[in-house]
Amino acid sequence: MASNGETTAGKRAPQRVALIGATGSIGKSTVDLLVRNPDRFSVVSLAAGRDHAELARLAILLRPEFVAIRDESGFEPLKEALVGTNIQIGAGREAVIEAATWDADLLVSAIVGAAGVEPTHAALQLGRDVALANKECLVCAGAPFMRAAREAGARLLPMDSEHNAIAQALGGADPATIERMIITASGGPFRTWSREAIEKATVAEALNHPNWSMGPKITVDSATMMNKGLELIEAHHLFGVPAEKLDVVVHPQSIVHGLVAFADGAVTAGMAVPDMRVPIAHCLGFPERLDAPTPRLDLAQIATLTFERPDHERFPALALALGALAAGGGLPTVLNAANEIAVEAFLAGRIAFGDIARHAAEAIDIAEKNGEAKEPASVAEALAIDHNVRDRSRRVLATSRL
Ligand SMILES: NC(=O)C1=CN([C@@H]2O[C@H](COP(=O)(O)OP(=O)(O)OC[C@H]3O[C@@H](n4cnc5c(N)ncnc54)[C@H](OP(=O)(O)O)[C@@H]3O)[C@@H](O)[C@H]2O)C=CC1
Ligand SMILES: CC(=O)[C@@H](O)[C@H](O)COP(=O)(O)O
Ligand SMILES: [Mn+2]
Repeated sequence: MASNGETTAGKRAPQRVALIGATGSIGKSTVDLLVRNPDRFSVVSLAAGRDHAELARLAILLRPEFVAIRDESGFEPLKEALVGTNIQIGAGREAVIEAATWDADLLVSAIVGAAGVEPTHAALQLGRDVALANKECLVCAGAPFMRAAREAGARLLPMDSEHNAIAQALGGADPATIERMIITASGGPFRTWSREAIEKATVAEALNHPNWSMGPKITVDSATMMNKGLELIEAHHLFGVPAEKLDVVVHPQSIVHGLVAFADGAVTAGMAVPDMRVPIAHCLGFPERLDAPTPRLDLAQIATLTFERPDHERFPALALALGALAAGGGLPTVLNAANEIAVEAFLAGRIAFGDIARHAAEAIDIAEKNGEAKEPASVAEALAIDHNVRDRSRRVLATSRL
């Protein structure tokens, strides 16, 4: 193959793509774009958590070389579904890492939660380019994670919509030279609700996001606005911008996703309809542009774009995340782990909506008192803090009953 990716016959070889979190919301949107561009992409590996039936369907559609299922009980049904193919199959934690590090040009990292840290980090260490949807990687292990990418010469392409918009709005400018970086928040389903009503919101109400169709964990994070807090921490690490230069503005239409303000007063913004296939297409095509079948933005039809300041009283999770970002050290790791377990408990009907932020605040207090919140020096140290907090949160919330 020639150095520009073209074969000696002049035709460009398909880009080899590994996709972890294939059965989820980002995974399916990614697959939608990949199957529309069969000459451009070849899917070489897939990984998922538990949904062996959907993983098998995707494997038959995409014909990867390797598929991995985290839940070991999914191995036999997956094997049965793929009889007659030459697709290799693995199950368990190591198999997911194998899928992430499979020989590929690009890894799309779309597992939800800190479960994505190990496989994504393993790929970065090999110098693999990574399109990063999973924001928890950077909240749990930001500094060592970014260091691994730098040291291995791996490129991190931001797939989260706000960060992708900002990467585009930067237009090649050095983030160190900018005045402010602003991410927008839809405000979620409870943007106009009273604090008392938010406190008692049901699972169905929290899952009713006004603009985006996403997996359950991030949808609940949007409702608490923890998602925006996690995204500020994500932006801090991705772009190397200090907390004081980062801001959130509530924008209920989710058309403007991220903005960059420069020293001369100019502001550039990344805009698009709220459809994740826009940032996914940007990452897959980069540095070129893919044709994506997304609805086009028609500003005259939308007519009104509005902006508000976030309300930290009604959305204490945002204030909590801002505090963790400012304090640094291991606090973002603690916050992320406690939030994941609290969201799990809320979705299982064991705690109230208002308990999510309360539990995360308590976890931070305990970690500070116990001296457990020191800066993780490595991804392994970050994961040790994560596991410790997770275990404690599970114990604390196990006995909760509404
Ligand atoms: N959805 C969106 O629009 C956006 C999502 N993101 C981020 O992208 C990530 C994915 O979100 P989303 O697609 O909504 O989430 P989903 O819940 O829809 O999908 C999660 C995926 O992760 C897999 N998974 C879960 N646990 C494991 C594990 N231990 N090992 C391997 N695979 C696992 C699931 O597999 P299975 O279903 O088979 O169990 C599924 O494929 C999150 O970090 C989210 O914050 C960022 C911006 C927008
Ligand atoms: C699509 C995406 O990037 C999500 O993170 C989205 O931003 C969630 O919506 P909120 O703005 O309500 O958190
Ligand atoms: Mn986002």
